[in-house]
Amino acid sequence: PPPRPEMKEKNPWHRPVTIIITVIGVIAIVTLVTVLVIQNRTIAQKYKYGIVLDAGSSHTSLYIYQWPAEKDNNTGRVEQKHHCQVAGKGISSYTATPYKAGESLISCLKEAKENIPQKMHPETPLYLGATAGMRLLKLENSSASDEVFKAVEKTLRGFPFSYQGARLLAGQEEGAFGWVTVNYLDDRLTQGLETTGALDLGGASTQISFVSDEYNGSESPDNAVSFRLYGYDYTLYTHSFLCYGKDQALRLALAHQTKVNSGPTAIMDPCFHKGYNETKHYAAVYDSPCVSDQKPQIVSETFIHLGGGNFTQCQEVIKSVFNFTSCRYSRCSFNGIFQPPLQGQFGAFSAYFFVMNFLNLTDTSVPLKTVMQKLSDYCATPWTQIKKEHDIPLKYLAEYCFSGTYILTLMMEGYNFTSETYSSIKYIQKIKNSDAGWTLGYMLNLTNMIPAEAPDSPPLTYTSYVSVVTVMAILLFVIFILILYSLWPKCNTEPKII
Ligand SMILES: Nc1ccn([C@@H]2O[C@H](COP(=O)(O)OP(=O)(O)OP(=O)(O)O)[C@@H](O)[C@H]2O)c(=O)n1
Repeated sequence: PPPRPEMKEKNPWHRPVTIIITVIGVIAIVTLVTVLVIQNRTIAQKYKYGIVLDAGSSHTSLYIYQWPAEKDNNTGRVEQKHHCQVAGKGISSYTATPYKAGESLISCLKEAKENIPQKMHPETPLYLGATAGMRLLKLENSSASDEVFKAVEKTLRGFPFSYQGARLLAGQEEGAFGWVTVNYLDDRLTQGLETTGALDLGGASTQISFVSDEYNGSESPDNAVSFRLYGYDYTLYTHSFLCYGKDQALRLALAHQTKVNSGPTAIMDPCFHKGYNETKHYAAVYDSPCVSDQKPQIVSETFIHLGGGNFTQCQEVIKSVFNFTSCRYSRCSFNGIFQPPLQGQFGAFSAYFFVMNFLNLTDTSVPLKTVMQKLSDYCATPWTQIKKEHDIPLKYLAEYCFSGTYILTLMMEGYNFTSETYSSIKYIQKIKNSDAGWTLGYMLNLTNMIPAEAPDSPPLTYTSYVSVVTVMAILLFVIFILILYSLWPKCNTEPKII
């Protein structure tokens, strides 16, 4: 039989025009999505930087923060990029040679230069904030404190950053900015969530800051700091106790034990381990405005500091450095300072963390009674055994029994935490890789990076935005092809046998 003609009409999808349209469509979608992704990525990768130096009583730390360039003055997360610990003591210890206070900062500032792209140096703000060590120095010798500030200023101005000043922070600022840092890093401020209180223990001062429904600032207004952040109003209670950082508190405790009997030649200190035996100078203990007025008529120049290793007696010594009797407000913490009822969760950082972490006591879900028992056992451990078990400088090692006992006494007797509310405290060092402390809150405030009102944010996240545009582009393309198919003259006719 003669060869049969073709049975079917050629598949319309194989027509060159359809193929070209499909290819163009696919290219268009791929181009659209690529442009969307690349356009946004390149911008997001640029960062801005800020540097804050925390000139504390015991040491100075330099922090570099970074944030996406497009998102400052917005909710963009500022994070810690680098931390440098300045070698040596705090700047307040350089009174005899103030220029050395400036020189001590050089190596960390050089590190900062290496960690921030060179072209960003001139627009990187540089701040230095000094805390309780310099507060004490100012009280003791105001011109010496001016000299130290001049010296550090000279060094800071010698670097290519945008120097914004070196100043003494007030205790309220230190407390309030620590609270801002913790709540900013925990993302509580943008959403107006219940905030976390901040407990900061330094070497020379200690801060407590929290929001209480029962505090509006009318009673003891000096303790109130008001903020409007991301559209939410806060009245924060904050107080900084000068001389109640752990190093000055140790002086208070030693003064309490040595001020009697015109300066004894030896004291048995229950806050140090049995077998501890060090000769110390009276001058070194009383060389601080926190205790100088208690100085006894000293007969001997030195005294022998012996350890008794008794937690309960140590608690008694520490309690004696607080004044619980006078209070002219409705309620007080100690030393006649007003404190509203404690409320919510608390983050305890700086020395709270260092000490409790060393003692393996950071877990606050453990009952307080157990924590105290463990600390009591630690204090009762002989000094020879403690020295064998730990490889850290003896000066620091000797003080952990005192410091742990001080922390628990300050919290329970001073701030009125109870065995029930103890578990609302979390010992923290970092939140999402940034150290807890006042520095981040200070920079956020000075760079106006926390807006008073909630910023207008795009309704979709970046990922949802790319996904929606991609899906829509594909959908439109399919609809277009379907319309094309239905309009094509022969496409919608059944293939016929010719
Ligand atoms: N790894 C560390 C670091 C510090 N410390 C001690 O913790 C205390 C406080 O440290 P910090 O928070 O850095 O306080 P400063 O900023 O120095 O003091 P202040 O804020 O009171 O000026 C000091 O006694 C310090 O010796 C510690 O025990 N272990």
